[in-house]
This record gives sequence, C-alpha cells and structure tokens, in this order.
Amino acid sequence: MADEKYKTLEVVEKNPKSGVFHLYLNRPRQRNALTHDFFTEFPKALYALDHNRDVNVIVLSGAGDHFCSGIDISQLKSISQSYHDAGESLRRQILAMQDSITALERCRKPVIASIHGACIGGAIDIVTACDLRYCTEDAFFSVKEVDLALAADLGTLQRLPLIVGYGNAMELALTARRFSGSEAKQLGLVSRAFPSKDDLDQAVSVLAQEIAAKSPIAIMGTKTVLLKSRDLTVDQGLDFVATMNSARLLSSDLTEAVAAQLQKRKPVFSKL
Ligand SMILES: CC/C=C\C=C\CC(=O)SCCNC(=O)CCNC(=O)[C@H](O)C(C)(C)COP(=O)(O)OP(=O)(O)OC[C@H]1O[C@@H](n2cnc3c(N)ncnc32)[C@H](O)[C@@H]1OP(=O)(O)O
Repeated sequence: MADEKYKTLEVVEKNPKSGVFHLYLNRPRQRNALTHDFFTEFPKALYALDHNRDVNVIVLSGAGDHFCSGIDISQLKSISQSYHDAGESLRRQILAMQDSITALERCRKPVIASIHGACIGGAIDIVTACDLRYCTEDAFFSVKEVDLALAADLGTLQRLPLIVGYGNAMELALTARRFSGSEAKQLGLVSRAFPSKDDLDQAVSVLAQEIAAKSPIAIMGTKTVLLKSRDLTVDQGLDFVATMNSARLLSSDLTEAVAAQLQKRKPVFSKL
C-alpha cells in the first residue's frame, strides 16, 4: 500500500502498526501545485487508504517547504483557453475536480491536514474538506481565486463558512488577503498553530496515534454522523445515528471497551 506509486502523491507509513499513514502532496519543486494528475490520483489514494485495514488515521501534508500553492497555473491557462466553445465539458471537469476533493469526506477514516508554508487557493478547498487542521504559526493562507478572476469552485465557499463563520469566510474570499497560521487559529480554521514545523509534526503525530488507538468503528461512525448531520435537520440526524448505532452497538469493540474500563487496562480494538 505504502509502495503504491503516484506522480503527485506519496504514501508513507512512518511507524508500522500505529495505524497512522501519511499522505504527502509531492511536487515540492512546483510547491505542490495541483495538476490533472493530482485530481485523478487523489481520490484513488484516499480510496486505497480507506479500504486498507491497517489504516486508522491519515495525515495529509506537503513535501518540501509548503503545503500547497493551489491549482497549477499552467492547468488554469489550458482551462481558460477552452472556455469559449466547451462550457458543458468544462462543467463536467469542474464537477470531477470537486468530486476529487470530496473524496476526503467519502473516506471513512479521519484525515488530519498538517499545514506549513503556503496554503493557497485550491489548497484551502482541500484543507476545509479535511476533518482536523493544524498548522505552523508562520504558515500563510489565501482564498486566492478572486485574484485570478475566479469564484472558488472546489468547496471553499461551501465549507469555509461552516468552519470560520459566514462573515469571516466572506471577508477572506472577497479580499483574497494573505493571513497567517496564528490568525487561522484565531479564526478557528485550524485547531492549533505551532511555533515550528518540528513542533507541528510532533504534535500531529501524537494526536494521530491517539485517535488511531481508539475503536475504528467509533471513529469512523463519528466522522460519518457529523458529516451527515451537517447536511440534515437535527431530527433527521438523530434518526440517522439511531439507525447506524442500532447495527454498530453490537460490535465486539463495545464489549472490549467496557471490559478494559472495568479492568483498568488499555483496550485492544478489532480492525475494520
Ligand atoms: C477550475 C478551477 C479550479 C480550481 C482553481 C483554483 C484556484 C487557485 O488555486 S488560485 C491559487 C493559485 N496559486 C497561486 O497564485 C500561488 C502561486 N505561487 C506562489 O505564490 C509562490 O510560488 C509560493 C507558493 C508563495 C511559494 O513561493 P516560493 O517558495 O518563493 O517559490 P517560487 O519561486 O514562487 O516557485 C517555485 C516554482 O514553483 C512554481 N509554482 C509555484 N506555484 C505554482 C502554481 N500554483 N502553479 C504552477 N507552478 C507554480 C513556480 O512557477 C516556480 O517554478 P520555476 O520553474 O522554478 O520558476
């Protein structure tokens, strides 16, 4: 699985048996700019990780000095040249790119974005579809699309307001202003900002391992219910979780969790 070869990504299992797999955006010389190949490979990589029983948590980072510089500008050029005569095929292409980012939500395992350096344009589409976000204080962010005469169309305008609030999202998206990792923390875009990349890597690794040691059925269920409930009424969300848990509460993990609590030991959960 970690041996899978991609042009734009790399999968690394740093600590075998921890359940934590690292997925790197891996075009460091181009600052991990997002190409056609990326949009094809990303959902495939996430699908493979989702269906690998050894994977409990995925950490998404950028190789090199930056998380990601957004869409590859040369790709944007080729898209703009097809604008005049290919509206419908362009629409299909945008929907496919959206679907590639939404693969982060389809993946039942939690995905943690670990952000350093630039996180620009399409990179914000990516991190807002992740489940958890952490960064360095000197990371820098920009919802850059308006500066390229675009309305962001891969998820930022739908997901960012749910994370930082409507007013903040509107301000960031209309101005495209650059903001720091420290401000991203104040806005609630990330859960924590760390003084250095080493601190970030260390903290994310500890957190990922903590989550990976919990019951996979409970972790995946929690991600599924939160995402599902985001798009439902409270009543519909409650109904959904009741139906889901009425099947899942019968899992052996519940028996093991209760026994471990009573016996004051660490639980050992089954893989899914
Ligand atoms: C249908 C449409 C769907 C989605 C649309 C999404 C829109 C967006 O994503 S908008 C955002 C577009 N991105 C940018 O505007 C960022 C541009 N890059 C930068 O600002 C900087 O490169 C940086 C990320 C701040 C990093 O700076 P630095 O470390 O100084 O590196 P550079 O010397 O600038 O770049 C090195 C090398 O990488 C190439 N490169 C960087 N970003 C991109 C990119 N987005 N696309 C293509 N290539 C990129 C840069 O050209 C350099 O190449 P050389 O060949 O070495 O000159």
